[in-house]
Amino acid sequence: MRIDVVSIFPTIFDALEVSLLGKARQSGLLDVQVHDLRAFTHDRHRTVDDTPYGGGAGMVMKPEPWGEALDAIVGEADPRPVIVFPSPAGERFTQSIARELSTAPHLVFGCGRYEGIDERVFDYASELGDVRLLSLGDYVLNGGEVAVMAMIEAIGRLVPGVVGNPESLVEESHEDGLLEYPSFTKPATWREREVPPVLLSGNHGAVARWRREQQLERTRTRRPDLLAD
Ligand SMILES: COC(=O)c1ccnc(N)c1
Repeated sequence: MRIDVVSIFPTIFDALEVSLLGKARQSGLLDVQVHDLRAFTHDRHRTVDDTPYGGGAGMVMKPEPWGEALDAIVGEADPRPVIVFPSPAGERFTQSIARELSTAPHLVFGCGRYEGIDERVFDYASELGDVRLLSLGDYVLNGGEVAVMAMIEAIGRLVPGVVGNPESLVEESHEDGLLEYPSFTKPATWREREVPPVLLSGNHGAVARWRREQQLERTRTRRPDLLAD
């Protein structure tokens, strides 16, 4: 999978070199290229923003640098990429969207800053790829970079070969629409707190039933919305 990221703070993505995704990049499973939006400006101050038409506080990201950046990244020969713009005004990013995007051959992420990106950029981008505005939740960040880091990790770890044991991806929160069950490891008693006896019983059927009950109970109490669908 090829991943391109456009940002005015490209060094933030140096963090992707650490852990699993770093190994996946070295092994060629993930080809991640980060681009500085200012490389697509042509004035002395490398300007990427300007005041909003219609007035209002803050600054809006200019369309020209974005147009040139997207043109440079999405070559003619490209398979049509998915172009993701993280936004609090986007559809909710979920595990099922992460799984869907983990099968895309080419993802492009555009990190907005300031009060956002000129709306015409999203329209132009839809000529080059399938545009998705995606939100991590109902809150606002200063920029899209942290959201893109989270999305790349959530998507990248689902790419076959990135996570050593694919079995470990199956019983995770949200994979089956429920929250995951609680986990325990040695010692059996810790600070007078014991591991649930069923987990020490060796009765695999009873363990599976207990875990399912725990998933349902946790989801009922913490995320009843997941059961409403
Ligand atoms: C600038 O981007 C954001 O503020 C943002 C992006 C994705 N999800 C959010 N909840 C916020």
